[in-house]
Amino acid sequence: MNDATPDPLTDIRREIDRIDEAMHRLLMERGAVIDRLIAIKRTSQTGSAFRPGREADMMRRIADRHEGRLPLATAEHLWRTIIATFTHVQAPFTLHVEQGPEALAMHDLARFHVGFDVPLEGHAIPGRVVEAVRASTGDLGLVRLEPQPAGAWWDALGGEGPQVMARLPFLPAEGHPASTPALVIARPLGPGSTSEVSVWAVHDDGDLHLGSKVEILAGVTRNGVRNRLVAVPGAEAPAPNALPLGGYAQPAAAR
Ligand SMILES: O=C(O)C(=O)C[C@]1(C(=O)O)C=C[C@@H](O)C=C1
Repeated sequence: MNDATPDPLTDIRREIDRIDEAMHRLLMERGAVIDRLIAIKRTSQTGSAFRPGREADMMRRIADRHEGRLPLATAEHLWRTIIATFTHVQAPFTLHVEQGPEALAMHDLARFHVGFDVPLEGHAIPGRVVEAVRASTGDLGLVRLEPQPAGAWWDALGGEGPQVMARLPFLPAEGHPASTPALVIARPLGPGSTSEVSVWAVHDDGDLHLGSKVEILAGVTRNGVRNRLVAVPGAEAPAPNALPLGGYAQPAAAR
């Protein structure tokens, strides 16, 4: 090939460089916009910049427009990393991760969602995650959704303390690289943080029938008392004695 012959590979690489530069410049521009957001959001009031409802809208839009060769999970991971990094830029936080029997999968789940700028702290049991979030100003927690755990860790949620804020995976798909079911917990995030699905603790002696819309996330029975962590669309209590423990945006249907 002499100098006059166009080289298609060079042309394509030039195109890739143009796209990479545009993406990098846009990310830097995003950083400048976040600087303006910090000034108006007053995150210092709650200690956390995390807004799970907003993130759910953003992830849904990514999933809706996604097409082509790039796997959706890669786009999801890139944006989760961008969003978590900018959350951390606004107000530094640690992600407390339950690392019991599925420690490696939980570590993957955490890194998939927050990248590497957010520090992780591992805890052997879910109760320790809840304690660590309670003792912090704006830390988040990640607890694996085990249907029959050793103890009712959710008893420590609710009130002014940590609550359920998000459910993972949010964009489930066959072969997804971070598909361990888990709940994200945080201390209350202030007004305006409504959720599509509410989460409750329901105690009964074994014969309470919950409606068909109620999903049992986990349950423990001790001394004849059944203690179930349940989720229900909307905000209405699933049973008269149900205790509110937060809520989350409805994850997408599996692709
Ligand atoms: O929209 C906000 O409130 C933001 O703080 C911005 C942003 C983002 O980077 O897009 C970061 C954190 C929130 O969880 C949601 C979104």
